[in-house]
Amino acid sequence: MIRFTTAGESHGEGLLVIIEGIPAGLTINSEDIDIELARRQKGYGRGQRMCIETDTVKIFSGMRHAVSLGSPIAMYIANKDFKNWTKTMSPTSVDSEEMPLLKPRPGHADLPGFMKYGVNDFRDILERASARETAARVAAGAVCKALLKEFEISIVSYTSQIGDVAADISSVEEDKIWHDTEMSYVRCPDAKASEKMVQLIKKAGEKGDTLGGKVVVVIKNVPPGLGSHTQWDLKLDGRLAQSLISIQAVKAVEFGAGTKLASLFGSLSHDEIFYDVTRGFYRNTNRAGGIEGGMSNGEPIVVSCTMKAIPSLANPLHSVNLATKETAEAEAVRSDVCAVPAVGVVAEAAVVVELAKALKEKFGGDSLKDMKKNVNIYKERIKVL
Ligand SMILES: Cc1cc2nc3c(=O)[nH]c(=O)nc-3n(C[C@H](O)[C@H](O)[C@H](O)COP(=O)(O)O)c2cc1C
Ligand SMILES: C=C(O[C@@H]1CC(C(=O)O)=C[C@@H](OP(=O)(O)O)[C@H]1O)C(=O)O
Repeated sequence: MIRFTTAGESHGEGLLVIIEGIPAGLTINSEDIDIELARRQKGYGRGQRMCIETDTVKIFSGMRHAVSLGSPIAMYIANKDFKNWTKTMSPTSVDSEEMPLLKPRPGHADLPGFMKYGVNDFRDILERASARETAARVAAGAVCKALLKEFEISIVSYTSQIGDVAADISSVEEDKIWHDTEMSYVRCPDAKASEKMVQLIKKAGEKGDTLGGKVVVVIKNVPPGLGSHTQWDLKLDGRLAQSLISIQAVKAVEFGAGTKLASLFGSLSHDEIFYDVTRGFYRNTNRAGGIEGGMSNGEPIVVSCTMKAIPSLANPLHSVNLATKETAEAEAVRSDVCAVPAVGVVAEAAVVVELAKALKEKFGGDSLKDMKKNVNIYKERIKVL
């Protein structure tokens, strides 16, 4: 089974990720992982921290000469900012003169974590709750991307909304969406909307406020039959939703037409089925977003994620001092104004890990060669259906 786990605090020494179950024989270039890490750091609206970090990966197990061995792949991403936090974040020294954080930010993990763990300083909570951890997820995702590429499965994401500015991608050439580098620095392929998004983020920052929005992830060439209808926790949509909604600040996940389906008649909700000798089964619409009955149906998987506005506001919200119980303004800490463009990259990682997992479940194989053989046999079988 493909699975991964991460470790590391936001201002600690660095992040660790171990991914298991990647078949042997897969070429993985660490430069490709670094490209993904750099993509996650970009985007208008990010705070000062992104000027400090230049994320790069150090692979220290599971590979030999840039090829996977089938054993756990362990990776490390250093926190450059650690040098500014050595005392505060020392894992061993008890010598700290830091003032405890006691004025919880509504929307962050501060208050529930403070109550749950009985800590005296909610830094003990925020350090791990922080979305710094998503760098580790992106590294794991980059490994799975390399695997999916072997099966010609491709993935892209873009920003579809920031605040009340929504993109209109109906007039954007498909190529532009698939060439991430051509997107603006809010990672939105609609040039007009991008400009408005930038202005909105700028305005929010000036007011000490923050913003959220929406990203869309599209995955092409997924073989039909990944995931299963037979058990609740095997359903592909459920599995993707769990991995996406676990991304910090993601509050909703929609497949295909998503929440719009609530208001549509059945005649306009589903994707009618056609058959052609060369194409096989196909659809002219994709309201289901490529998943029916918890299984991929061969159409592109289209999933969108809604991110709430960042909880740390420079113009802080009402809160309570946890020590005195007196009214207080929430802690105003260094923060992003908007991180929606980054969430697109993190969401890609979440999706590819889950798809790689489902692909390996269906086709097995300890080595890439065996897996490819099995995929080819399956593809031949469904071709003659
Ligand atoms: C890429 C990314 C960057 C983020 N940056 C910040 C930030 O700078 N400040 C902040 O308060 N929250 C930030 N968040 C959101 C918090 O991590 C998140 O709201 C918090 O962990 C609580 O989790 P929840 O919103 O899922 O309930 C960021 C989230 C992501 C995905
Ligand atoms: C470090 C990252 O994001 C961080 C996520 C985050 C939060 O509360 O989630 C708070 C900010 O951290 P800091 O307080 O150090 O500025 C972001 O910069 C990153 O994405 O690599």
